Amino acid sequence: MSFSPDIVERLARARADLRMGVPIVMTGDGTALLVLAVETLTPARLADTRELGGTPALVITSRRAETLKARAYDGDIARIHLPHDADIHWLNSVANPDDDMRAPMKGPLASQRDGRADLHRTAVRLVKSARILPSALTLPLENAASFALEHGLTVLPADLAEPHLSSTSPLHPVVHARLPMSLAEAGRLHILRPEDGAEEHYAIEVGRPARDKPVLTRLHSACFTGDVLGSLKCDCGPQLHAALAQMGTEGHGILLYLNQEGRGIGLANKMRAYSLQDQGFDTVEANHRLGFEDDERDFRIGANILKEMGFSQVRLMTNNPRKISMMESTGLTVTERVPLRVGESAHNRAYLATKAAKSGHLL
Ligand SMILES: Nc1nc2c(ncn2[C@@H]2O[C@H](COP(=O)(O)OP(=O)(O)OP(=O)(O)O)[C@@H](O)[C@H]2O)c(=O)[nH]1
Ligand SMILES: [Zn+2]
Repeated sequence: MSFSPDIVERLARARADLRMGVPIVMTGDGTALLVLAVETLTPARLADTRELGGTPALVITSRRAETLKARAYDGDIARIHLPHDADIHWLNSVANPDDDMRAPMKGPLASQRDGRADLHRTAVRLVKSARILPSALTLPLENAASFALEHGLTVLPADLAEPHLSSTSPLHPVVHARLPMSLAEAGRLHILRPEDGAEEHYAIEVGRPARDKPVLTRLHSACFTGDVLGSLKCDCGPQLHAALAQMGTEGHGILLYLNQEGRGIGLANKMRAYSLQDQGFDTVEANHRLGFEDDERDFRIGANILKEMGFSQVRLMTNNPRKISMMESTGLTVTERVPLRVGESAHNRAYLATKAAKSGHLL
């Protein structure tokens, strides 16, 4: 029978559960963990987790641990013993840098290494992939299968889930239709849907570019604040419009609008980063304080869409050398880099300087 969800579908469920605050059960290495996302944890669920007995561990990324000066590293994660008197506010203050400046000390953060590092690592990676704060409360479980059944919880075998956390889900065309735009009248919008239940991505085809020639291409990452609201803090809106305008003038092009808001951390986390930037941290420092890497985007998505549409050579509109190297590593040929320097303002001068200094952008 094909009714049961497969591992990719279970992963999608697990992400949705964690975003809502519902715990999941993760199995592996002959053991099992109850996993709760700190951002969506409620006092009732924290109390019930304690009631189960055993030793809960708070798992954060090593980026967040560096900020907290918590010496509890195991490679890219850190595991912290949950103090007996720790309440929901304490857990939040470890996960969320919001009040780091006001209250930098969270008390002594004791390490808790109990041999489940691989499961803990998968747990925090899963929470991160749900675009919430990358921090998980975990508790070893006995009789995990019956516990999950009793409480209706999603069970996720970590070893099966792990490869899907680092791979790109196949995308399939859903529909396309004509869309005349002020900057590029001969437009057509294609919707692409991934198999893993994550966000859809869009391809805007201008004209009918030849599939056997280099196509003028823009890989644009969603920026609600810049693209829609005209934010002056970044250069995204002007880049989007300049790319479409050039495609309109040349008569052909492909603009991929990838729903990777905030370099892949989601809009809520990007706003947390903006709040930290108002405290004086730059883009990269703000991401690290939240527990993220500099850039969490997966550019392979863009390459896959281009191949799916039949292209193999691109003239890429970007200032980001990582986009070029990624395209080439997936077998697409970048015949030319078309610089896209627009939208500099007094508000984004520091942002652009950080892009050049820390992210290697060619500005
Ligand atoms: N995390 C985070 N993301 C940001 C910030 N400002 C803009 N973004 C996001 O950054 C993405 C755009 O990336 P950029 O680094 O501006 O440019 P790029 O795509 O790497 O390079 P170009 O092709 O040259 O534009 C969008 O998803 C924005 O939402 C910020 O301060 N923090
Ligand atoms: Zn932006």
